Amino acid sequence: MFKIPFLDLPPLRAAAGTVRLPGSKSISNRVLLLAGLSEGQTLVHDLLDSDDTAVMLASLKQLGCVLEQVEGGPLKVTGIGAKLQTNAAKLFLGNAGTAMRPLTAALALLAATQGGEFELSGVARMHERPIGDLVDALRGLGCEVACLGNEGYPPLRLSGPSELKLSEPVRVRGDVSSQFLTALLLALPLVAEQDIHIDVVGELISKPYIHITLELLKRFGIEVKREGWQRFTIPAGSRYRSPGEIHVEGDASSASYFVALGAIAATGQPIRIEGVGSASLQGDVRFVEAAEAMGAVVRAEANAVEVKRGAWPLRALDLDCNHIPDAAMTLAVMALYADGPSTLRNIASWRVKETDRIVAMATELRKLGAQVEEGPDWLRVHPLRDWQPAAIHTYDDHRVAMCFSLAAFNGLVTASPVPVRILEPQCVAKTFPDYFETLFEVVSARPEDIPVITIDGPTASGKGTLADVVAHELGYIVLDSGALYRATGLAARRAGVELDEAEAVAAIAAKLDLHFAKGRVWLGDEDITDALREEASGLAASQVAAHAPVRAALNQLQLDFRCLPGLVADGRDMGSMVFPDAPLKVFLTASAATRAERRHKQLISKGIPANIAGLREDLEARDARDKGRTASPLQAAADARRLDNSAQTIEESRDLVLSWWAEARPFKGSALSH
Ligand SMILES: O=C(O)C1=C[C@@H](OP(=O)(O)O)[C@@H](O)[C@H](O)C1
Ligand SMILES: C=C(OP(=O)(O)O)C(=O)O
Repeated sequence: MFKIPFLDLPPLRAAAGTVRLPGSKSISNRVLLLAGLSEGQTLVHDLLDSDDTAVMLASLKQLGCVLEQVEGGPLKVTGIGAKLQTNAAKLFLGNAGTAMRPLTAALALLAATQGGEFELSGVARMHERPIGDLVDALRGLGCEVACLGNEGYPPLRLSGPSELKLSEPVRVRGDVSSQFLTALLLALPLVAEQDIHIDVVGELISKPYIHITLELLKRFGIEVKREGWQRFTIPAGSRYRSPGEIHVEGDASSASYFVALGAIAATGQPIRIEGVGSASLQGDVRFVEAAEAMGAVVRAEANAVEVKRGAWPLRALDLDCNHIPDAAMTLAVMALYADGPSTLRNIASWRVKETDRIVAMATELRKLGAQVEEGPDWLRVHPLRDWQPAAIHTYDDHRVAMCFSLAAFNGLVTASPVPVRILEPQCVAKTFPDYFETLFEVVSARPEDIPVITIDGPTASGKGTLADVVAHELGYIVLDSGALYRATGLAARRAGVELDEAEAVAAIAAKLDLHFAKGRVWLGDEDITDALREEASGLAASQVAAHAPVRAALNQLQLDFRCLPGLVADGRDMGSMVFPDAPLKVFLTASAATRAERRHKQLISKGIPANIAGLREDLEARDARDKGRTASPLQAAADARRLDNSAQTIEESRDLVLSWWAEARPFKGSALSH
């Protein structure tokens, strides 16, 4: 996950490849609650691991469910068998509607019948999301529900015992959120001594989510009778019966970003999305129909879909989106690539989700330059040709972050492509923590559009540390080019090749089987990270780096590190030779005395004896050799910014480089400006 203040997406050009979706949020949280209320064990396969499921899991644990993660396998949930194990708990439910609403209903009924006091709260936004219709229904049933802040909103206190009135139908409004009806359907089997009727008041929205609820209840042994979308009956004697084992489908709402990606940018091979398909329980699979209407070519299998670009530009769309409220946000960004204005209708529920999504989408689309009109329950987006670089505020809404990543394909419709900045990208953790990593696996950009920051300088100037911290802040990849030379020296010595035999060493460099993973460096199967840090490796690197054929052999390897979302390359000639087009080049220096001191500290801390005067002599000799060599001598690129960090902390150097980077980017104003 990118836990950084902002993530810049360079202009993207194409998409192809396979995506394996994370588990469905809606199914995961329903299954967890049903398994938690059942007697005995349920093995849950492919559960979503995200913020929304984490709060459900933590709550179930507090309520006495036993949760055991089978290593690399399913989660084993031992339920409470509809019997309270504790009669008091304070549960924190973040911003998960699928946890807050169903747990409210379940605990209100359990408190009423078995006694207890439960407090349910969430993040600030959760306390602005309505729950009044569910509270009214529960109070109508005889439950004691107190709104601890504003009436009709969490936090809530549920207490009991109290007498339930189950002979009359339970009435619940369905026009603000379907989750209130879902909550009652999931919880009322707890008290179904007699048939319980639920009557929906007003037009029910988001109906496909009720289908998910009914299907999952069925798998837990409860057959609800449905008359249209108006009346639901839970038969007398209903009891939760664990199916023993259950598989969670991939998330169909999460699939929408990749379906869109296929429609926009898969011009060769399709995007293959695994985990949902035509056999899915989730209503959001019908997003593919909207994408097809816009021109996508879709091939659906039971549990996968493949999507390619068809019509281009996309065809404008006018659609009632009530059945796909979450995935419909994706259409709003696709509309930028259409041949006319697109209108999304019947989306009033957007106003009470993670943020007011109608306002959020309109505001952020306008930042890109788009013309947008909005009404109480609709949004119209016009196609965009004159794109502006924009920092997209994400309002702690995972879907805003995910759908705006699609704006990075603007280079397909304009000759002046712009990067897109996604502020606070970690908000995707609500349902898809690795969204951006997954995206980067299936999209590509032109190398020259992928930003590179080069940090060159003499030995022990702190290049590596500075490169690491700068890359960390930006979510970029690091190229430690020195490691390539060190590894070449090491590999040459192991192969018995003399380090002054330029051509023989170059042949080794060309075949170097080197890879970097999780901060370690591997040569073939061997972890050589520590060996590379030895003084001898540094000296060998300096020797082999003097050979022009070695440098040529390593050049392509270095260029290959220019990967999404960007690169920080440290070395001696990163700015001057390898990445001459880097938009920011830093030449880092420190006095010989400071560098000798740092190297001395480093060695001593590793328990390696060292002498400052000797180290300084070595350093100066190495500087002379690096500067004096004919192949890429150590020198600052003409357009490099010089940074002497002798008297600076690493944080000061990092902040200075980041401020230079901000100047080099097209996003004006502060990083967090909205
Ligand atoms: O029941 C569910 O799993 C959901 C129902 C929908 O909410 P509304 O019924 O409030 O539209 C949807 O937006 C939400 O992400 C998940
Ligand atoms: C509306 C959403 O979430 P919640 O389950 O919190 O309602 C969503 O995921 O888009």
